Amino acid sequence: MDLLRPVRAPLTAAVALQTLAGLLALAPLLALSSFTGAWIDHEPLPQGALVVSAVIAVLGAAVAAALATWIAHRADANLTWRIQTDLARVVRRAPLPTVTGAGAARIKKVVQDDTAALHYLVAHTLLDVTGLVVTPVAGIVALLAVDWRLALISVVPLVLGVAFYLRALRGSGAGFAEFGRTQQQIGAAVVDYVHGLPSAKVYGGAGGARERYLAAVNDFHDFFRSWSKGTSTATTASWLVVAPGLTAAGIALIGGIGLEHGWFEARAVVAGVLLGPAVSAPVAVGGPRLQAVRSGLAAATSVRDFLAQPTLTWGTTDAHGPLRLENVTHHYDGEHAALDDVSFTLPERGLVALAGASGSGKSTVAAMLARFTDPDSGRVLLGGTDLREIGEDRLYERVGLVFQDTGLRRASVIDNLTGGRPVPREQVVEATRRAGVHDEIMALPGGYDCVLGQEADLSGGQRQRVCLARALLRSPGALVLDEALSAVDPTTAAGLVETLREQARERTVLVISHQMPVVRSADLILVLQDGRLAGRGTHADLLETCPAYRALHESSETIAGSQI
Ligand SMILES: Nc1ncnc2c1ncn2[C@@H]1O[C@H](COP(=O)(O)OP(=O)(O)OP(=O)(O)O)[C@@H](O)[C@H]1O
Repeated sequence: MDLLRPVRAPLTAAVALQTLAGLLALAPLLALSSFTGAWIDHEPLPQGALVVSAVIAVLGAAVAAALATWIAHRADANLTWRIQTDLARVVRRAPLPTVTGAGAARIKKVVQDDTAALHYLVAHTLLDVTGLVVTPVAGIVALLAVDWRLALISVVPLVLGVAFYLRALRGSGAGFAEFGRTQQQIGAAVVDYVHGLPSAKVYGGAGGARERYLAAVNDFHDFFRSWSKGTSTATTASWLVVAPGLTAAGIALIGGIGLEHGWFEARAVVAGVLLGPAVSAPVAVGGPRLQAVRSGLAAATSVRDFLAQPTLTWGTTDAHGPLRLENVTHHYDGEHAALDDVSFTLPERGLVALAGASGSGKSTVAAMLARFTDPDSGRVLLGGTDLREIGEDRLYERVGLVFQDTGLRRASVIDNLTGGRPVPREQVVEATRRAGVHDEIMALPGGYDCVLGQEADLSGGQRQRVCLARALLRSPGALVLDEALSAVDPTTAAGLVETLREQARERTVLVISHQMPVVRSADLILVLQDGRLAGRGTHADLLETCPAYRALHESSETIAGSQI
């Protein structure tokens, strides 16, 4: 497996050391067996050297096991660092739609769950499994050297334990799948229930969410009861037959009978009683370890697939000039076109509005202009240069973006505004004044040094205006605002539209908005309908020529009328 290749050598060394530890750990049992055998047979007791060797072997086993653990943990630390670094690189360079929204759940799984499963595999499970294999094999070999029949007897609990375990596992694939399904069902139902709590408090009831949550819990309870009922007998039997005390007692009983009939020597029976339990006892913990191996290997595949996904590569050139979409088609799901052969050029100056019903593709246009993802076909150009050829930093110096979901960090206001760059305070204040948020920042504890989310928090509208100030500060050639004033009150929004008009004297300002007063005030309006460009022109032109725009206008009038 490619992912584990860099740590294969240290892991091989760790497994070798763990094998040595497993072998050395049997030395005291062998020494004890030798002493007892000699004592029973009235032979001279073994020399003290045997005791010393056994003690040295025990110490050696401890040192070898400690070394193996240290090497495996070091390998794990290196591997985790490498994987996390690669994951950060891929997440940073992946097309945004694959890592936000539904994609975020996959990232959480890969970054958190899969790397944790890999950690257990590399740092713990591999050595545990080595011990589980080495001890029984060494025990059987040692017993074979003493008496092959006792070796065979000691294998019986092992075989029975494995057989019962396999029986418990029979059909477990479906069981584990159902376990996962019912757990996910509970997760989804509890999230739905908790999200609905505020409206449940106000309006009463929870729209059936509480019932769905309880039904999911009961569903899991019923499934788990019947699953565990079907497997518990076999699982308990598999643990019972390999219990060390039971194995030792069984071998002692058969050995005793054999002694009477002269089948075995007394020292062989002693060896069987001492070593037999070591042969079968590991079965009791073998199942969970094998499960951990399976999860670890599945996690490695999942991480490898994630790292292999295509990422955006950036060019190195710079470009100036108008932004243009040229025959852009884009699908998120491979079937439904979010944008379908869309072409337009934004003027280098002026306020442009992008209008359209929900789902018509407006945010996808913003994502294209910001190069959050590349089109399936067609090109996005800045001054005639494909965005794929432009350096990443260069592009974001030329194109500024403000979103509805602001993405402010848990940092001071000033750091959020400047991204940590040294920017003269006057420039910052000028930008925040233009965005109409300076006074509110000054009212925060610590003003511009106030750490957001820690010392104070901003309202949705204030956050959006801080983001607008952040974009204004960069003074880009084009400014794209995607529902960026949605949380701002109407009076402030009207003031901000004036600011945007002012900005539009020097640059393109593209406003994506559902608010018709904002759209109407634009110099140029582009209308999207089902991913296609349905019209372009001024408000008056479009009312005449574009049915999709007329429908938007009429529905906004109806809503305004119903609010009076
Ligand atoms: N990350 C995504 N994964 C899958 N489909 C998506 C994703 N983002 C958008 N879509 C789909 O693409 C189409 C266009 O979506 P887009 O967000 O661009 O529309 P919009 O006009 O901005 O909508 P709204 O006004 O509601 O924000 C819709 O059908 C939407 O469901």
